[in-house]
Amino acid sequence: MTDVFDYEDIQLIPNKCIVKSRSECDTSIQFGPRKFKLPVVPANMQTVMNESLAEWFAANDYFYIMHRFNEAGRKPFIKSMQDKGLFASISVGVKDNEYTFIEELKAENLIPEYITIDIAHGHSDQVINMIRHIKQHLPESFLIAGNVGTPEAVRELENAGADATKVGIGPGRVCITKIKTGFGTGGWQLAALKLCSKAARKPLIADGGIRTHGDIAKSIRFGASMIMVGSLFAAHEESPGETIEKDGKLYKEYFGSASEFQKGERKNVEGKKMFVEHKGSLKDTLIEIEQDLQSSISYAGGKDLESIRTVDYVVVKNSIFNGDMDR
Ligand SMILES: NC(=O)C1=CN([C@@H]2O[C@H](COP(=O)(O)OP(=O)(O)OC[C@H]3O[C@@H](n4cnc5c(N)ncnc54)[C@H](OP(=O)(O)O)[C@@H]3O)[C@@H](O)[C@H]2O)C=CC1
Ligand SMILES: Nc1nc2c(ncn2[C@@H]2O[C@H](COP(=O)(O)O)[C@@H](O)[C@H]2O)c(=O)[nH]1
Repeated sequence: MTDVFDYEDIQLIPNKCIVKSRSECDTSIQFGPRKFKLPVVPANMQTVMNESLAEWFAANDYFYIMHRFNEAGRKPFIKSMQDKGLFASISVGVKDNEYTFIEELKAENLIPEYITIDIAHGHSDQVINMIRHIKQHLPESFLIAGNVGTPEAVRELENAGADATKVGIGPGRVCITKIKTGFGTGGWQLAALKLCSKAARKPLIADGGIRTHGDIAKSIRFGASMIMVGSLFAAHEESPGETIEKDGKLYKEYFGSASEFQKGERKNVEGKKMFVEHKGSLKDTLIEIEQDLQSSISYAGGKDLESIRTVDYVVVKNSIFNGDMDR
């Protein structure tokens, strides 16, 4: 049995600062074939990402992953992004029609730079078969597979050909997997990431449970190359989703990809819907994340993200605050 802890249980220990200004600290990351300004990617969910945001993210050197819930829109999306000289990053599932979709992309020479296999339980033959199929037909695409929560799963998906794996089963803000099934990494996501990073030979994406900007630095410390963020990116001016007004305040909807709202039926529901207070401009949040991460790097005693990976830490069980207290 491993040590069990989560984001709120950990504090990173500062090292001597070597920069004169936090602006000297470089938050960029090479992820697959491209370099991005931040090691952070919005969740591939319908209330977090859409086509116009994808275009803005790509044009401004941020990583994005388009969701897979407008199946017919994916080919035109790839074409339109690439016609504009931007990278295409799409999601796929594992059902039979997705095999045909991959073959059609190859036949039509529509090669996305990034493909993400987006499944709740990624440690499965269905995902392994899809990894092999994609690698056979679109070997140039950088392939992310998930989600998983164990080192064995990371190893198997990497061995099948995944270029990166996504870690996180059930830690998400609108996730009810833990309650409905009793399984997952909810409540110990950071420890699960640490375990997975021992097995990983390729990049890991930490997915779910990020409640504060400091959690991004903690994810990097425990092995993530990229961090997927849902609720923190939802409910901005630019975010997709319905806006409502209540008691003079604006809120925007954020719902799970396995919620009844997404599925249109009450079958295998493992997600819920909530309204999140309107947060203003997403661009301002991205700038704040960059500044906070620059500050993290300076506390780590370095000039780039690598310096965070080796800092010491302490386990301060429940002594900061529980990020989910406002649920
Ligand atoms: N990260 C997380 O913690 C979670 C994320 N999600 C998100 O919700 C969306 C829907 O996910 P998902 O339901 O996987 O996608 P799909 O509904 O596309 O299911 C994918 C395939 O896997 C099968 N499947 C799904 N779950 C299991 C399981 N536990 N055991 C065996 N087979 C399974 C499905 O069949 P069948 O439906 O017939 O079982 C289907 O054939 C995705 O975007 C996913 O990322 C959902 C839950 C957890
Ligand atoms: N169990 C479920 N997990 C879901 C669902 N929809 C999305 N997700 C996962 O959550 C993260 C985002 O987490 P957050 O804490 O940053 O809000 C997302 O990337 C998915 O992995 C769902 O319906 N059920």
